[in-house]
Amino acid sequence: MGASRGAASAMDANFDASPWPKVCDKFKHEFGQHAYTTWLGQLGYQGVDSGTVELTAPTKFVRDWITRHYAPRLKDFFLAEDPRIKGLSIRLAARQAAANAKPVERAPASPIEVDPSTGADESAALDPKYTFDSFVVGKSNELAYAAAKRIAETDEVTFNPLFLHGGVGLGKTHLMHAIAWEMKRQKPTKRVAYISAEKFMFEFIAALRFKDTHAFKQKFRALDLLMVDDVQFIANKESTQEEFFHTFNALVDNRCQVVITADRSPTDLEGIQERIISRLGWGLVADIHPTDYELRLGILQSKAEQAESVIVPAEVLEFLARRITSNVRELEGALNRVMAYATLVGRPITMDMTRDVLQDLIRANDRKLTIDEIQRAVADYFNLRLAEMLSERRARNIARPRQVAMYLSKQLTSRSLPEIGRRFGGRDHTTVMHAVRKIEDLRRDDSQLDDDISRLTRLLEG
Ligand SMILES: Nc1ncnc2c1ncn2[C@@H]1O[C@H](COP(=O)(O)OP(=O)(O)OP(=O)(O)O)[C@@H](O)[C@H]1O
Repeated sequence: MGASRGAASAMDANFDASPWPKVCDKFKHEFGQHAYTTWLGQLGYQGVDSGTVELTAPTKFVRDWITRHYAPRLKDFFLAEDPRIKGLSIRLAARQAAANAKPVERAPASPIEVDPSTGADESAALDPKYTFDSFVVGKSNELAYAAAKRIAETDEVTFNPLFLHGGVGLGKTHLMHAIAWEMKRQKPTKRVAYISAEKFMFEFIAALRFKDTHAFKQKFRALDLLMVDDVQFIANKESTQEEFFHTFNALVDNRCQVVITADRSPTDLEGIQERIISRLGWGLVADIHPTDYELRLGILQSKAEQAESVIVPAEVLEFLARRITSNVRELEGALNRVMAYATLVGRPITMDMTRDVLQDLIRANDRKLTIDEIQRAVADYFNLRLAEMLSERRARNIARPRQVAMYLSKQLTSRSLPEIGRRFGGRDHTTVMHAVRKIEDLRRDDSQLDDDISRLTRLLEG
């Protein structure tokens, strides 16, 4: 067999009639066109040297995947073409090997390429309000926050990708923008891109239409940090997923950081190819949990402090933190609505005004709490049996908790007075009204009772 390594032309003459097209056909036949395009189609056939088939892969990931999943079958296919084949060698294509050898030297980038698709003034895509400073940290988001900060502050790639997931409006986009702002401040030469998965798809479709996929690929693959928001959007979008996958691999192989967000964990993503899901879970997966009362209050306090023109009383902030539990976006929206209203009518913010302005929101957030839950919580709190509390007995130690439970049912649910009366052993609505007024009055003078009610409210609303 031919001796010298190196150029394909110097390789074994017996292999001049390349087995490659036939091997590719066999691969397609056995694994399908899709697997071919994703994997084998990425390889370059260089020839055969001393019985070893020489192939090149565009990225380390493609190389490792093929080695792990397809190498034995590939060897069989080659052997069927020529029994003298001894083995396969897949190395990185020259450009990629050089990239892996040392960090890529790039011309200093414009400060930030926040959204590669917008071209010019990309900073416009970033919300200046979304910084690390304005992000309030609590138990539910501390891991996500710490991971995001680390990416912005260090040059090492310790986990790749960072996958942030959590329900709507819990701060995923905020953290991504914060990373971008911090990078812009600390490392202005880095190329950073933030893009929604939706925009990634539209860009890709446009590139296909205008036959400009090369430029598209270049744009995304020359980055130091790529952040893709709401990746669940590309579910069932096969060719976008294909392109996303290759972009992702090229960046990770180049030791460039990737940050992804989604509304659920990688394993819960539906309509996303298995190989992408598996890849997304390789780095750090950080879950942003729903907020608790303290975090909600902290966020409201911080937002209220930023508002210069209006003063928001502490009791209003506490009320909102207790009552608007769905997500931070809604919480912020509620505060903004009250502040805007107060500014418009030129009156200071009060509890009554807040309740009035936010009626619909409060009702929507109320849905979860039932009168039954309130009754049980109150009975427990005052060490009573539920049956006792709902009974006809008028002893103070029973009647007062009953009134408290009625009061809380009125405050924390959207049930009407007659409805509440019915649920309290068929009492009349005037009894409920009396209870509500009584407790309102007592709260003003009896600090112990006021405390009990605050504690109960927090218990009930989490
Ligand atoms: N911990 C926090 N501190 C301060 N503001 C927060 C926090 N969490 C969320 N917010 C605010 O809540 C709003 C919604 O957050 P964001 O848009 O980042 O949510 P998201 O998780 O990306 O939601 P979606 O899944 O809908 O895109 C933003 O205005 C953001 O500033």
